[in-house]
Amino acid sequence: MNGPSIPTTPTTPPADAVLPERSPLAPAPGTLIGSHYDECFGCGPHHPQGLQLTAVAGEHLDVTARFTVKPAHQGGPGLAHGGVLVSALDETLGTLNWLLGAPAVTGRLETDFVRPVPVDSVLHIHARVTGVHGRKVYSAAEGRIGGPDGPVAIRAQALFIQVKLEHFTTHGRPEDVRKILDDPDQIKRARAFEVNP
Ligand SMILES: CCCCCCCCCCCCCC(=O)SCCNC(=O)CCNC(=O)[C@H](O)C(C)(C)COP(=O)(O)OP(=O)(O)OC[C@H]1O[C@@H](n2cnc3c(N)ncnc32)[C@H](O)[C@@H]1OP(=O)(O)O
Repeated sequence: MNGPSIPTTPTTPPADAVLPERSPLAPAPGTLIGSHYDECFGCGPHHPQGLQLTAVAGEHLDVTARFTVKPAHQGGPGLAHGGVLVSALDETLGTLNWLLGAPAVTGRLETDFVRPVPVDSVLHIHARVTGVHGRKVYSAAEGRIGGPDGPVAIRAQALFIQVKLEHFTTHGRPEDVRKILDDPDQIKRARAFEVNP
């Protein structure tokens, strides 16, 4: 009798997925991709307990990002909480959608924790789009410690689903949505709703 079959993971792009060109709106390679929303736990620069993650656009459909693990991010003593590391990869993978020029939210995120990450470490993350199929964006990321070429500490594969602006205005807490819609800074307004804060 054969053993149990191993299902193809839903984060693996199907054979007819494509790798599109970068969007004309994509930030130039080497450019810092700014925070999409000041209050974002992942990238908001003033969020006191947030990750304050910074990401830079790559040459292709890829980004690099850095996240410094702070004492507020501990799980075990002196070690990063696994869920916080997942958040850092989720945020970086989400940033890939700037390169495609279409808002998207995480549908599925699969993670392998390969080695523990001490507080004060810098997690060097590289993420890339692995395929696009209709509204589905497939991507993968890895986070290394000790430098951009250091050992891999965490890996992830994800499936993002492209959504319309209404996704955010319909589901967000009304006072937060209103605050952004009333912000006179149009750029801030547009960016906040391009992703799910
Ligand atoms: C301009 C760009 C800006 C970018 C800025 C980046 C900044 C970075 C910030 C990032 C911050 C970090 C990012 C965050 O943290 S985003 C926050 C976390 N994510 C969410 O809150 C999303 C919650 N979920 C939903 O809203 C809906 O379920 C969505 C919108 C995802 C789909 O509901 P919708 O009604 O719209 O679509 P559908 O149900 O017809 O599905 C469509 C297709 O997708 C397939 N499917 C769906 N779900 C899954 C699943 N779980 N596994 C496998 N497959 C799944 C489904 O089978 C179907 O396939 P097919 O039948 O077509 O083959």
